[in-house]
Amino acid sequence: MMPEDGSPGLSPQDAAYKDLQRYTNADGQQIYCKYWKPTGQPRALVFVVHGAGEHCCRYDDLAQVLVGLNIFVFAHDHVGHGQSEGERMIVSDFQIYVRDGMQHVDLVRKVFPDLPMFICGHSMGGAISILMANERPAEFSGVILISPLVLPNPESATSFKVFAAKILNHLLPNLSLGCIDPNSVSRNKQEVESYATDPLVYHGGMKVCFGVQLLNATALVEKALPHFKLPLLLFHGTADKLCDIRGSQLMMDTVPSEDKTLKIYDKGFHALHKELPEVTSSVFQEVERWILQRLEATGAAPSN
Ligand SMILES: O=C1N[C@]2(CO1)C[C@H](C(=O)N1CCC(COc3ccc(F)cc3Cl)CC1)C2
Repeated sequence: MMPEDGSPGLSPQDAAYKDLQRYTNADGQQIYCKYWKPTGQPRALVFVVHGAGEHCCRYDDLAQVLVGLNIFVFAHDHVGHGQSEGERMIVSDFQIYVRDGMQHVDLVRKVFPDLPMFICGHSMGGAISILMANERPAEFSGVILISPLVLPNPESATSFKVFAAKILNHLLPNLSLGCIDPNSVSRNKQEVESYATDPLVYHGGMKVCFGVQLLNATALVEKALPHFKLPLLLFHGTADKLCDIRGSQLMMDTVPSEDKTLKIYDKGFHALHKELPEVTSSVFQEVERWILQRLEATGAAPSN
């Protein structure tokens, strides 16, 4: 029962929001936040943007690597995900994820007004990152995308299925399009197991209305690519069955950024940051090197 004074209530996991790090979005929903703070004075900021159905606590390993570089890492659970409020994996307009992302960026900017900020998005979080970077290019020093959603998977989005989804959205918006197969997330069996048993991950079917929002997102992203000028680091696996590698190739070929890198992992599945050890350690190493190079270039304080 919501308290009379309208103070924030309980998370989907029945934790009291007053005890959690959170902010209230423009629709009055509690958004769960997570911060990974370096011991010393931070030299840069990284905003991590998670993908569909998952949550920001899955980025602890990546965040620890960045904290090791004296970088302040921040993230939140998108509305309808993890410990944030909202119906599970449903959003009335994809732009809500972008709006809530910018609100969090503005909150952190108030604390660290002068630090360079990078954004790092995975999968659907990659689409959100591209749209945020295009909305406020001056805010970011660079964008890192791990298997971003740029083009829908050709099987799940044939032109007939796209047409059918748009019609179905008006008739049966809550019809399930099927679940994300945990085995398509990674070749690393421990990571597949941890995804499949994670209570904060949504394991239900993807609703037609959500699929339509994802299709809207890919259309917005494709329109944004010709205007994307920020430094870009892209990763994609050749065996990715959830987000088409051709989307990263299209981005690499289309964006006018002068500083753009695409690293392809042969036989890599979708979550390259949770893949076989040699893949994930390579991804973390590349992220580290890429950020440090760009911090030296901007003359940000050297790590001590
Ligand atoms: O570690 C991780 N990675 C995760 C899970 O856990 C994968 C998930 C994630 O964001 N996507 C994977 C699925 C994909 C489906 O795409 C569609 C489906 C129907 C449709 F009609 C149009 C589209 Cl575009 C969207 C992007 C995040």
